[in-house]
Amino acid sequence: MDSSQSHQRRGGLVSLSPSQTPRSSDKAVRDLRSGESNSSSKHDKEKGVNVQVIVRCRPLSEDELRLHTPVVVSCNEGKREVSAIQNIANKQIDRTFLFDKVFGPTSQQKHLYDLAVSPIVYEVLEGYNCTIFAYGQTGTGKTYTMEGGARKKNGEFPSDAGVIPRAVKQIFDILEAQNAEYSMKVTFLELYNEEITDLLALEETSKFIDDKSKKPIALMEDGKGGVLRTAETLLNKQSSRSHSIFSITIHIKEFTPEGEEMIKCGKLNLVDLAGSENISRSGAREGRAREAGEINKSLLTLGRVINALVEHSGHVPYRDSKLTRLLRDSLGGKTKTCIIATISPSIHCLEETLSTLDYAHRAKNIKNRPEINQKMMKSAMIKDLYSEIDRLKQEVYAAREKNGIYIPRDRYLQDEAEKKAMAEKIERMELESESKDKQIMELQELYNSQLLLTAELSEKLEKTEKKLEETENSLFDLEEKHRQANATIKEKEFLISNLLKSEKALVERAFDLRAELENAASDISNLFAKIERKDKIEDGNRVLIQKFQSQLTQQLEILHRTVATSVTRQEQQLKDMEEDMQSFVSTKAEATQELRGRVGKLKAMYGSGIQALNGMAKELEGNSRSTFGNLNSEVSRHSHALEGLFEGIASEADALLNDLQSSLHMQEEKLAMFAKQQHQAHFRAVETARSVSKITVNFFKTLDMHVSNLTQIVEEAQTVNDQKLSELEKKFEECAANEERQLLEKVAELLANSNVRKKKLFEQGKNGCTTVEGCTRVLAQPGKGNVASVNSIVSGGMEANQILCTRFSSAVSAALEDVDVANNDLLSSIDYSLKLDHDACGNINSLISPCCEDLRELKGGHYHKIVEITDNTGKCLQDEYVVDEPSCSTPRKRSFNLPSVASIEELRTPAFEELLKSFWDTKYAKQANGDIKHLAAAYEALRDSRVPLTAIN
Ligand SMILES: Nc1ncnc2c1ncn2[C@@H]1O[C@H](COP(=O)(O)OP(=O)(O)OP(=O)(O)O)[C@@H](O)[C@H]1O
Repeated sequence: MDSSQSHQRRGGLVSLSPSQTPRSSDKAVRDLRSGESNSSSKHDKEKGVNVQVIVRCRPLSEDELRLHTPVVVSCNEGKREVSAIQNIANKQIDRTFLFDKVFGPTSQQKHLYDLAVSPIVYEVLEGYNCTIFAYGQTGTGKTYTMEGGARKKNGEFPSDAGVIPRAVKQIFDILEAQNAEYSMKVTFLELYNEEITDLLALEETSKFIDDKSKKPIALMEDGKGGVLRTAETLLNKQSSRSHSIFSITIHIKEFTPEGEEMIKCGKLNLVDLAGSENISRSGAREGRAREAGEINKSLLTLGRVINALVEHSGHVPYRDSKLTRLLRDSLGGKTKTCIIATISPSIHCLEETLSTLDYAHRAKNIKNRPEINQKMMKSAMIKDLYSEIDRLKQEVYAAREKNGIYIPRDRYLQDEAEKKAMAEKIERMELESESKDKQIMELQELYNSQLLLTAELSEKLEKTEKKLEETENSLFDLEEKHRQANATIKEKEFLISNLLKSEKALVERAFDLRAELENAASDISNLFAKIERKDKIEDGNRVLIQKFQSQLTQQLEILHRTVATSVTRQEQQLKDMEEDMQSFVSTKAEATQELRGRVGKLKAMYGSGIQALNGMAKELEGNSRSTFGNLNSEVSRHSHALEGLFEGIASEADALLNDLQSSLHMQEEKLAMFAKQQHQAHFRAVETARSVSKITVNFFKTLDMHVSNLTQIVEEAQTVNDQKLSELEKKFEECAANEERQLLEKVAELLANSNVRKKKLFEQGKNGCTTVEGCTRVLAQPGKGNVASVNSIVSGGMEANQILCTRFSSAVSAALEDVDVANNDLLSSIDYSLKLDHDACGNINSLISPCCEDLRELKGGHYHKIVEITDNTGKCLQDEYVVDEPSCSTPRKRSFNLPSVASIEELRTPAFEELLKSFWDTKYAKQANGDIKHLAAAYEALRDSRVPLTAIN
């Protein structure tokens, strides 16, 4: 039915060496592909190769551009992706498809050819059968892709030439370049309404086949002397509804290594399918049911075949359409297949575009098992050809000679009908046989796979046996291990039992702990309750503190009042003390006056004693004068020495008396001075006490808190006073003792001197009598008669002297007795004075002690000032207090500093009270339990504004 045009290289079959087997111009690529195909052909055969699917999107046509038709398709050649933008219910949905290759609107024919078709041509030349389908909606560029846009001009190859001319050219180029011996057969069929038309057939022949007029096929020479046969493309009005199949079959002569000629065969089918939209709608209108149906038949069958192949269903309906019958081998057979799906970017074609993309994407899953065509021995081929020629010759001969069989037309028609029925039957049977063959093949494959499986199984069995052996060994080992493990298990069981015991114990412990925990929890809850209570107590404490604060204020006020009262009492007491001191001083002055009187008396007494002595001495003088006058009258001439002697005695007695008098005078002065000193000392003591009282008063006036200072000062004053008094007492005693001693010594000395002098005088008097005797003797010498009278005078004198001496001694002893009495009086008066002093001291003590008591009472309850630091001016810089808390059984001491606080009044400022209040409210105060030290620090911070209160907290 189809005619074919074949070409053999001029010069007939030329022998080629093996090295001259066809080589491509692009050797590397071809070698690679060849290598790939050699190594992978077996693999391809076994596992199958997917149909390669390429998508090509055409650019917008001029009309579409003019109408600004929106583009809804985008191509990413690098990622091999095509995305179609769809708007469903105002929602934009992108659908992206992945393919083996993607060519966008700007892709050129050459680019597509080089990348997608050229490798296939190489494979055809390797001996594969390859098919390229162009599938897509009408007007998307199937024909443009397969055939191209323009004609060849002046032998030049146009840039928009399609796949067919480029493939033919490439094949010729390669074979010519290789100087190969080959033959090429080309067929170009059109399938329209399930009827095949040979587009290359001569008009007469085609007339026989079909009524349609066909244009003659022109034979054109290519540039290298080969014949490129091209047909006028019969792009009729039905082109969109017809399928065209351009087939190139190439036979290439090769040599085996043994030098035997072999024929290698490859076939390339280039199929331009009808518009895919025809599947659904194209021909179904306007009474063109058959056309549409037939077109649909081929396309639908193609779709079903693809589905069957993709889904691996048992029956593939190749025979349901002529297209699928013709291209059967290209779909799921031994052929390498490529589908070029063409699409339009226009929004108007979106539905068809998506359908095409779905279809093409589905076709990607078709698997072929490409096989290189068996190379035929040249002799066998020649034989086949000869037998073909013979058959054809016989047919020609029978036709020429008309020696065939002639039968009536009806019979012929009947035979034809039978023949047709037979043919259909045969076809059915063929189909059945084909399916059977396929089943057999499948069974064979199953058998083969079973064989393989068996081999694998036996191999596995062998391995398993080996493994079994190993397993037995390992089992033995395992048994051993098992035994050991049993022992270990027993040990572990023992351990476990122990563990269980301990666990039990632990559980018990846990229970205990739990109970404890529960207790603890209850404790905690109790604690929480306590904390709550504590909070309440703290609140109460806060209230108490506030109360305490107010009480403190009251206490301070009371203290202030107490101090004020104490001060007045002190003042009163000091006044009393002063009065007492004054009375003491006056008493002392009286005592001193009395002492003075006594001393005066003593003086008078001494004076009278001395006068008595003087009188006695005068009497003695008179006596002596009378005696010695008598004696002088007697011994007038000899009495000058005696007279002088008496004068000397008188002068000495005068001097002695004068000495005694001056000594008494001095003693009197000293006593007066002593009394004065004592008075001054007492006055000073009074002054000191007064100043102390003044200081105390001032102190109490200025600083209530410094009462203790007064105590100290008073104590100091007391000590000083005591010391001074004791010193005074001591001094007084010493002075008195000294004076007394000196006085006594002086008196004793005077008396002794007086006695000595008297004795001396007496002795001298006696000696004078001797002298008188001597004088008498001297006088007697001239007048011996007077000696007796002198002697009598002298003895008279001596007797008188004796009397005088006796009288003098009695006077002296009387004087000494008087002195003793006076001394005793003096001592008693001194004792009295001392007693008065003691009484005065006692009075002072009695006056001071209540004051001290008051002070102690004052200080005992609350504050002890323990340190006071003052500056040069006496200003208080820092005080430290110790606070007794009378409420505590053991008084707790707290110390705090109140820098530069002059008085409690100064401390009790509103700011300080505010601070105090806020301080009590702070957390820190709770922690510090109201430590006044921190209070003071807080006060200091507040005052200096250096540290914020929170920092102290
Ligand atoms: N890639 C392309 N580049 C430039 N123009 C193109 C391209 N593809 C198609 N065209 C143009 O689009 C028009 C329609 O193309 P074509 O006839 O090849 O479509 P078709 O799919 O074969 O249609 P039908 O199914 O009706 O035969 C032509 O004018 C063609 O030149």
